[in-house]
Amino acid sequence: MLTTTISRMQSLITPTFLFSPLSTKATPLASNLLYLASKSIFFSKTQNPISSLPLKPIMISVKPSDFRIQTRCVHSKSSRSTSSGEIHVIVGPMFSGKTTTLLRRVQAEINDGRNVAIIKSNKDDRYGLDSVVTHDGIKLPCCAMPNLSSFRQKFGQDAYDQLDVIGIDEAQFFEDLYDFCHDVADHEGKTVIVAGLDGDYLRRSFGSVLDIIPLADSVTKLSARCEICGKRAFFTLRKTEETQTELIGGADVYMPVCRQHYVTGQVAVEAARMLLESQKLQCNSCV
Ligand SMILES: Nc1ncnc2c1ncn2[C@@H]1O[C@H](COP(=O)(O)OP(=O)(O)O)[C@@H](O)[C@H]1O
Ligand SMILES: Cc1cn([C@H]2C[C@H](O)[C@@H](COP(=O)(O)O)O2)c(=O)[nH]c1=O
Ligand SMILES: [Zn+2]
Repeated sequence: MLTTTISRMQSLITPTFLFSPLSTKATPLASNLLYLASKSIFFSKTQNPISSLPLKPIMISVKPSDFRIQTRCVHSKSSRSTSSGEIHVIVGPMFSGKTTTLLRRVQAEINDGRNVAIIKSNKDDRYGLDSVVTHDGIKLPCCAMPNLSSFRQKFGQDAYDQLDVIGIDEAQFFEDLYDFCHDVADHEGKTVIVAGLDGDYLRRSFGSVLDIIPLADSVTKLSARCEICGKRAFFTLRKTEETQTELIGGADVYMPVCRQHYVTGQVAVEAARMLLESQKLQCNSCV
């Protein structure tokens, strides 16, 4: 069942799903497909519930000559004009299911007939830039952006105006998160669903994620399983000696841990780091 779901989800970003129901044939240009995958991320209501994804990007029409796109949502029950915006924040350590939860909520919005787009930071290129991917391999098309303020222009004003819901993954990497959420929810009446790390590997506030909590309608803090003892894990331990705040990586670099194993783990990593440093110093003095 899971394998079927994942393989169905994976087929989402293959060219077959990027063919336009409005045009009689698909564009043969790979560049068009890439453009579509990263630029025109509308989803329609699907017949299937979340348990049997996929979501289906719809109504994308490409003119290969000028790369312009038209988007239309047949199922749209847009409520932008009648309702105010909302902000929902999903936080937790790595591997706690933030992206999974974001995709589930996006699916629920689609089932409700709303137009949705997903944005992620282009800093996280682990799985390519045209999809949001969970640690379980479930993925959906997205726009990868250096910042949020340029999303409207990249997406296209007309398409942007039709959006009811914007999902943001890896929110800790967006410096303009606060202003974007503020504008979109307060002034444009859209719903923003934000997923990101509340803390970095040293448990310091990460980016602007905590700053938007006073703006939020709801905040969900998720936990993972401690990789050492299996208890609930609220923290992310970095297993390597690198000290920069931003360091893209997965299970090769990070592990979710409980409080006890965060503390003991940090001591071990710090000891290893000091040992490495002293060995480097010895090496340098030999030369
Ligand atoms: N140490 C781990 N390494 C790889 N995958 C993990 C690990 N721990 C949990 N997972 C899987 O990752 C899933 C959560 O993935 P995801 O939604 O991408 O989390 P997040 O966005 O919070 O990092 C869990 O349901 C679990 O199956
Ligand atoms: C703790 C921590 C994480 N990161 C990076 C590592 C990953 O690329 C992302 C988090 O991904 P996920 O969807 O939450 O699994 O952030 C970092 O740069 N610095 C850190 O301290
Ligand atoms: Zn533990």
